[in-house]
Amino acid sequence: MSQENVTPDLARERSKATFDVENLAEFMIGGRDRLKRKRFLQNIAIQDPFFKKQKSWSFCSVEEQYDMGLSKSIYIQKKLQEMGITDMQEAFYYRECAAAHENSPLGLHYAMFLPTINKQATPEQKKKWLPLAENYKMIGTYAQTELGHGTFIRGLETTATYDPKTKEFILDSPTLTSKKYWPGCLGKTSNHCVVMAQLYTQGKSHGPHMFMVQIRSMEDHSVLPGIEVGVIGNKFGYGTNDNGFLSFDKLRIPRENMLMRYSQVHEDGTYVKPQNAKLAYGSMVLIRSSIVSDAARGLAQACVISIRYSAVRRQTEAYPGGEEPQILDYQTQQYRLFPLLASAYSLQLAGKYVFNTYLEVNDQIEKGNLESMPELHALSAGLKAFSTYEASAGIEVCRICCGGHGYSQASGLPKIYVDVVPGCTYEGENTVMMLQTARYLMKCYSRAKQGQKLPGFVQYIGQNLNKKSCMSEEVALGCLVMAYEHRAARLVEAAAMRMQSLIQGGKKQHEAWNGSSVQLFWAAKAHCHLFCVKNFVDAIQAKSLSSKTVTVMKSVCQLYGVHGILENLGEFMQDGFFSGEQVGYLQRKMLALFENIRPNAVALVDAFDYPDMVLGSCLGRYDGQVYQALYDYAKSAPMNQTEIHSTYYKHLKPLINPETTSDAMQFAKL
Ligand SMILES: CCC/C=C/C(=O)SCCNC(=O)CCNC(=O)[C@H](O)C(C)(C)COP(=O)([O-])OP(=O)([O-])OC[C@H]1O[C@@H](n2cnc3c(N)ncnc32)[C@H](O)[C@@H]1OP(=O)([O-])[O-]
Ligand SMILES: Cc1cc2nc3c(=O)[nH]c(=O)nc-3n(C[C@H](O)[C@H](O)[C@H](O)COP(=O)(O)OP(=O)(O)OC[C@H]3O[C@@H](n4cnc5c(N)ncnc54)[C@H](O)[C@@H]3O)c2cc1C
Repeated sequence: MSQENVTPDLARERSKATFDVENLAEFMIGGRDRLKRKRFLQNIAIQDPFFKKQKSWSFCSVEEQYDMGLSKSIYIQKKLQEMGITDMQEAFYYRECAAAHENSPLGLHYAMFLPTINKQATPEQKKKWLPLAENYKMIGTYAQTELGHGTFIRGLETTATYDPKTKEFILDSPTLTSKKYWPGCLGKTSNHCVVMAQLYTQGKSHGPHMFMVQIRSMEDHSVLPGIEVGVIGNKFGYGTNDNGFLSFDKLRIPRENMLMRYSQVHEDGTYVKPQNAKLAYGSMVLIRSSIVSDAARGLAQACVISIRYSAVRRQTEAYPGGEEPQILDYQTQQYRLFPLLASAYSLQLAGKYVFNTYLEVNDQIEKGNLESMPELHALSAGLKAFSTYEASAGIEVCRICCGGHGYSQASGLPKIYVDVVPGCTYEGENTVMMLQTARYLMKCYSRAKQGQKLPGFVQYIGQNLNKKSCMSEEVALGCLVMAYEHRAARLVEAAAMRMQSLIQGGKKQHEAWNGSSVQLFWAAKAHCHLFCVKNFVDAIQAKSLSSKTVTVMKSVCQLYGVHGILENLGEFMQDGFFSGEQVGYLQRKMLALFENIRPNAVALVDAFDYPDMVLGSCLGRYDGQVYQALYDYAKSAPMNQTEIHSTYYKHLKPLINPETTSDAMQFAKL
């Protein structure tokens, strides 16, 4: 990044760093070559006049955002083709820079439609659809959620009834609540979609299955007969994406359009069930596994913005007549921002782990070995929920830490927030996902009680709970991990005990589940938190990190662990695991860690290696020239392009001069 024009405050911050930023940046991305390649690809976007001439996203109406989103996405796609980039990670680096936090109207096509064909279609189906989809003749999405049901997939109402006479499925939306509602890129962009519908054949229902459905003409994009489709209207964010509704009026599609890799309907209507019904949920598991990194990136970017800004912003003389300190020197600012910085590192590392696990398990599934599916489901569902919640709440804190300017779109923070926060809902509502993880933990608990060996990341379950913490003034990483293990093990047991006592008291299984669900949620959250702490501790043992970097990252990791305990103290203290004295160690350690991290705070956010174009923020600029940038942003606002705004003639003039009238005044007289 260019050192030109960097403000003295930021230049001094960088010169104080005690570790090599490049060493940490290489580690976080996975090596020097990858970092170089990322920078190369992102520089292409940064230099490209096409992106430079785009109007600021924040000054666009929703329709303009969609228009801009589509034109950018198509341009990006063509550029990727021109550059011969097929690797998903490389394409991501380029896209991340070219259209940062602008949810692409083609996003569902490459994130869900293509992967679903790849994973759920037969070789013949792939041969037919993939060339068309890869070349954007077929543009598709994933249409599962309905007006009435999102979470409960088995409750979906869209039907696909097989007619052996014509060898067709009849797709139908029998009720208002059966209309598909929310799928991205559906309202105006897609001409196809994978539709999740209840399969009926030979008079029997077989649950939700996937069907390839053409909804628009590939010649002129007109909506095909038997289909009603449109956008769902404005949302909290996602202006670039045409999330849509869709319904079918007894639409007939060929039998071959059922995605038949795992389950089949023969010509005569005979149903062949899959090896495991949950294989049909594979696309959701893929996306959940990648959302953890998405959320972590959003939080990391918010930390870059708020920490750089806090190093530039000065406020309130420390003593009468004294210099105004950088707001980053206020302990309360550090208390809000440094734990989030630590959390951003932890979640990025967790994101890497879960995605690699997805790839490994997926490899096994491809070979027909489904043994690890439950673990992957529990890990990806829980971490998706934990990470999106932590990141969304954290981004909002970062925004508030920027004072008034944080509220401006110029800060870039609102755009990041509205892009990350729907991750709490899509691909499985967070509480529901936590409860899926809890379901797995309950099974593990009963297996542990029967003396069975558990897989690696749940081996702590069922451990002896009559222990005391080994925590001393020094706050060793090992003692932190032990504390998180104890808390998770205790909460898993408490949830299991509660379930058991409700059942023994005469409640039915589902009543006992609901009556224990708050405790089950706590247990799952504690489990995910433990995972993040332990994974962080393990990750910083990497050989590629220099000793100076390890020293700094050890402090960051300690802060992550210590802060998490202090924020959830009741759960760690309820059974007397920690003494009051030990809590004192932790409190003092947290404050000491703030001082420890302070000289490296800017270097630590630099190591995330986000160019200004990704941040899209006047406050988070690498050069720290925030005031000029804010002023330029204000000057560029469309409302500043005329001296007198048209509303003066419509409304103000008649108010100031009552001889003239306006619509509003007329209305008031009535
Ligand atoms: C880019 C953004 C675009 C957004 C796109 C979208 O949002 S698209 C829309 C996204 N929409 C959503 O994400 C909707 C969220 N909803 C769901 O995913 C499901 O309805 C559910 C998981 C909540 C329940 O499912 P259910 O009622 O069918 O199941 P059940 O509770 O009866 O449990 C039966 C057993 O199955 C197990 N099992 C479940 N899933 C998996 C799996 N993937 N793998 C392996 N296993 C799995 C479960 O643990 C249990 O095991 P046990 O204990 O018996 O051994
Ligand atoms: C931006 C965005 C993009 C989306 N894109 C797509 C897409 O491309 N394709 C698609 O098919 N869908 C998409 N969706 C829909 C999304 O997947 C669903 O909204 C999501 O799965 C949640 O389902 P729901 O809306 O039915 O929530 P609900 O299930 O109605 O949740 C409402 C509340 O009820 C609670 N609740 C529900 N069930 C339980 C339970 N069993 N136990 C305890 N509490 C429960 C939840 O915790 C929540 O608090 C998108 C949604 C958004 C916001």
